[in-house]
Amino acid sequence: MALSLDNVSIHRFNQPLLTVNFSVAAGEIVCVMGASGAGKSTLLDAISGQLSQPFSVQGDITLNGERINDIPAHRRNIGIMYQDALLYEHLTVGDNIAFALPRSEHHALKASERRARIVGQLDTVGLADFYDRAVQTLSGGQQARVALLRTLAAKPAAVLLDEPFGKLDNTRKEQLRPWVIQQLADRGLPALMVTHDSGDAQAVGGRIIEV
Ligand SMILES: Nc1ncnc2c1ncn2[C@@H]1O[C@H](COP(=O)(O)OP(=O)(O)OP(=O)(O)O)[C@@H](O)[C@H]1O
Repeated sequence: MALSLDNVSIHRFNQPLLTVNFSVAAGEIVCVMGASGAGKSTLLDAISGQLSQPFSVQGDITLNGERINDIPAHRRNIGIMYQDALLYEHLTVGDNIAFALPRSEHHALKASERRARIVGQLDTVGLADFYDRAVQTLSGGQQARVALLRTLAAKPAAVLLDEPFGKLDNTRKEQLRPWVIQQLADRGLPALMVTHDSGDAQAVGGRIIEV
């Protein structure tokens, strides 16, 4: 599995904003760094299919050999994790994850099996007892872990992370980084991480794309 960007250029009001050329292999995490306003978040929007006026994109965005430029966002199968975890505040922790399961899996499992599977996933991040907790009662680090579990529950073909640790203090950040890196590596997914933090890039230890 791989994500490729071939001569991908993004325009804003028909003026060039950035051009990139790179691929992310299965299990690889590539960091995207650059000045504020350089277009990093816009690049992620282009990949996930959420680009809107005044932006436009040219070139080829390919996921596992398929050009996805013209595929609507909800069918691209790309997982996104933002710095604002954007969990559904009216749902419990467990229901946030259950909601993200692919439809086929959601229907194939009895409610009790679904719950057991999600509790198992929560257990891997030390949150086994949190299924029924309201998400507002979680700390920032706990919310970030739930957010990544939710992103991965959807079985994405690639993952985009936009400043995933931006809201965390240094201690939490340092606890969470290796876990996130391991989760992505374990699943063999191509991942792109936008970050301002050279500590993130160091922890990932892979290629850095400057925009
Ligand atoms: N809706 C919009 N209309 C016009 N210009 C926009 C719009 N949204 C963003 N921009 C501009 O497009 C450029 C790229 O924005 P983007 O958010 O992608 O930058 P970034 O590199 O992610 O920045 P940061 O590191 O500060 O988050 C910026 O100059 C921004 O001001």
